[in-house]
Amino acid sequence: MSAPAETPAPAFRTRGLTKTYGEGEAAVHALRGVDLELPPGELVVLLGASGSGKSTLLNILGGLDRASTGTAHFRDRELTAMSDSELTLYRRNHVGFVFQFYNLMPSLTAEENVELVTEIARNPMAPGKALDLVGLGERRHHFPAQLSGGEQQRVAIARAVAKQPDVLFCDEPTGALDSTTGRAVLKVLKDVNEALGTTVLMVTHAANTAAMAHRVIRFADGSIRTVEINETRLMPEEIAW
Ligand SMILES: Nc1ncnc2c1ncn2[C@@H]1O[C@H](COP(=O)(O)OP(=O)(O)OP(=O)(O)O)[C@@H](O)[C@H]1O
Repeated sequence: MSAPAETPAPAFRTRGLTKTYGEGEAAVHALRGVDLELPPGELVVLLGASGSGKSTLLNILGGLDRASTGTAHFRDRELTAMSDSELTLYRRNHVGFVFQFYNLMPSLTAEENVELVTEIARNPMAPGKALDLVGLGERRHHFPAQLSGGEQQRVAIARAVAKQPDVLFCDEPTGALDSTTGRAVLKVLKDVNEALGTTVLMVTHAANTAAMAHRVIRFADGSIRTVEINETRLMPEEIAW
């Protein structure tokens, strides 16, 4: 007899999550009560108009910002109850970030940029292996100025992935890239999700990107409007731009 299928514990769970910036008449309600459950190992795309709260949610789940009210858990650990030093350890040990702008050190090679992270990580992969994973193993000795925008973003992804995080948070990772280069970066994110089982949460304005996700969350005005699960997914190279 086969064992009953178990529902995996969620990677993230939020209840009534709010975030207000400022006070009184100047208050901005960036999140207005977000209830969310995300299983581990998925590639999730967050869509929504500018200012709808996507980055705010990403930053709270990534331990970069704090909620105003409500709870957020990573696995069984409550992020919203952590001290600053606990959040620092959470970010260091569990989380990788990729932003629109690559934030590479211009005076360091691709490999040295990745090493900056692996030197302080708990369970890093070799920097060369991380660069191989993003297809840049042969360019490891190049400086950022000698790489295209898409290649620099792939170095940034290698840097985020090299510490073998459980979760990769990506905020507009293709925002500064042309369509061909953007697709190549999306393919790298999909490869990371599949090869390493890393949960990937990606905020984007590129709505077509939703077709490659397992799950698509649409935001409006600080709340989740819809959550869809894709029965079939497109390959990044099939995505219209
Ligand atoms: N540090 C801050 N101080 C004050 N207001 C902020 C701050 N960060 C975000 N906001 C406001 O909170 C709201 C939500 O912002 P957020 O960046 O989460 O939206 P977004 O959906 O990610 O937008 P975009 O797609 O433009 O990045 C916006 O009105 C924004 O101006």
